[in-house]
Amino acid sequence: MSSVFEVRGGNRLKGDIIPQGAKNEALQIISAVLLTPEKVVISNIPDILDVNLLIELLGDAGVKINRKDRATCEFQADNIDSAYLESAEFKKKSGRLRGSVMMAGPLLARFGKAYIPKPGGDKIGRRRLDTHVIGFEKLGAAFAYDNDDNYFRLESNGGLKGAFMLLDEPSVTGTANIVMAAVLAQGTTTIYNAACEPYLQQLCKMLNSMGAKISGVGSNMLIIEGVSSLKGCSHAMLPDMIEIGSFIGLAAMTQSEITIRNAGVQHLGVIPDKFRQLGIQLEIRGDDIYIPQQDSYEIQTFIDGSILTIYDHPWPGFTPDLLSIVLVVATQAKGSVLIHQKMFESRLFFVDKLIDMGAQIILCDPHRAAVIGLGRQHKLRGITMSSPDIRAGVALLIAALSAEGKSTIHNIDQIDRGYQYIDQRLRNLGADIKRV
Ligand SMILES: CC(=O)N[C@H]1[C@@H](OP(=O)(O)OP(=O)(O)OC[C@H]2O[C@@H](n3ccc(=O)[nH]c3=O)[C@H](O)[C@@H]2O)O[C@H](CO)[C@@H](O)[C@@H]1O
Ligand SMILES: C=C(OP(=O)(O)O)C(=O)O
Repeated sequence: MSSVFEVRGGNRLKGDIIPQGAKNEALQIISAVLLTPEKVVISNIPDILDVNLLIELLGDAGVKINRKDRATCEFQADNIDSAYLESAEFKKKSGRLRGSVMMAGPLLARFGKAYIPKPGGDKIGRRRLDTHVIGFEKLGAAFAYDNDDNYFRLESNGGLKGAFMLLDEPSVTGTANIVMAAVLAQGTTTIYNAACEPYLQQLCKMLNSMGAKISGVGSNMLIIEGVSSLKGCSHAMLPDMIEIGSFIGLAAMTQSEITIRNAGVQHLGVIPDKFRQLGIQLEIRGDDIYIPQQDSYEIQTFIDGSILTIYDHPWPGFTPDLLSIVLVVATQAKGSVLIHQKMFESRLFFVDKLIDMGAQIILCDPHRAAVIGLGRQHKLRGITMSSPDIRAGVALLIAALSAEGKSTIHNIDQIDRGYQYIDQRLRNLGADIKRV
């Protein structure tokens, strides 16, 4: 696959789009197949780089993979090759995505040892693993850290034992990892300050269907009674809420009429309301989201008339993964908004490209950007740019689709990491985009 998109902006798009299965759910669910020697069938799998790489890693580690079609796969982890998990190849490959870190919880629970190479994923600031490792330690695992290689070695000689833990922060992948270790520990584990994203809710639902005993699902206190083994199951992924938010932003920015089909609307939390705060009209029709064609949209103020701030917060707050999209959409709104990215310190630097395109943005510091909407007084102009991370990449793609003239976007592997067949699906809506 080539790694450049060429986009000619200005087309109004029209039609229906179906969201892919959720990337960040898939990375948890696919790691969980390591918890049982029985068959697990997973459906609505997104066909994206990160997920395909995780499936490949599991296959390399000895999991039998039977990919029935691109969206459905049967896994059976009945013969794991533990030597591979210590190999240089595993370290290298798993370092290419963040999700690989979640193989550790299941491996530790089932085989008493695990290795966590420095995980990959977006370079959007420091991304520590303390929550994961301290959680495993509380369950009775010992860890050693190889400073040269950035490598954690975990061992639980006497088996894992349930414990109470108050997490330092509600880490999404950290909570998933600890839950997957605790389901097979002896006794009861209580995880307080747990992350509770729909991804986690889905993981717990899947684990319970495998015979785990998890209560408190959807809250920040999970209580897990350990069991001695888990059985196989079938699980279907939810629609990807980050893709859905990206499509809402795309419709508004390009003045397009789009229906997002089967959006899983009861799992979207505050996402629709955040876009409404930007003045975007959207209608929930059953499980679809209809976005009418809008010539303009006006950012709301707070009740006292002060400038709106949109910031990220652990679920059920607004996900940090949609702040770049909200930011780009605000550049063509009427009014102003302060975007405050609290969690990551390097996720807003892409705004320099939007400024080059003609947007009015003041980057106040690495965490905050003030956007003064152009109100469609003039269009953004196409430029050549490079995608720094997955969500900034899509934000730039949305900007390019709304801009005057041609844009070239390099490093689109960053987009392919999380958005399935994005060029083809956007072309179906009438976008002028090609891979060159
Ligand atoms: C593969 C995957 O699922 N990746 C997601 C996951 O990453 P991941 O699980 O790696 O992210 P974490 O939830 O651990 O934390 C993300 C960052 O936010 C900081 N932090 C976290 C919680 C908190 O209350 N305060 C705080 O500042 C952490 O220090 C870290 O820098 O969750 C992130 C936060 O939703 C998302 O951006 C990623 O897309
Ligand atoms: C930051 C993200 O992904 P990852 O954690 O895989 O880098 C994301 O999905 O927005």
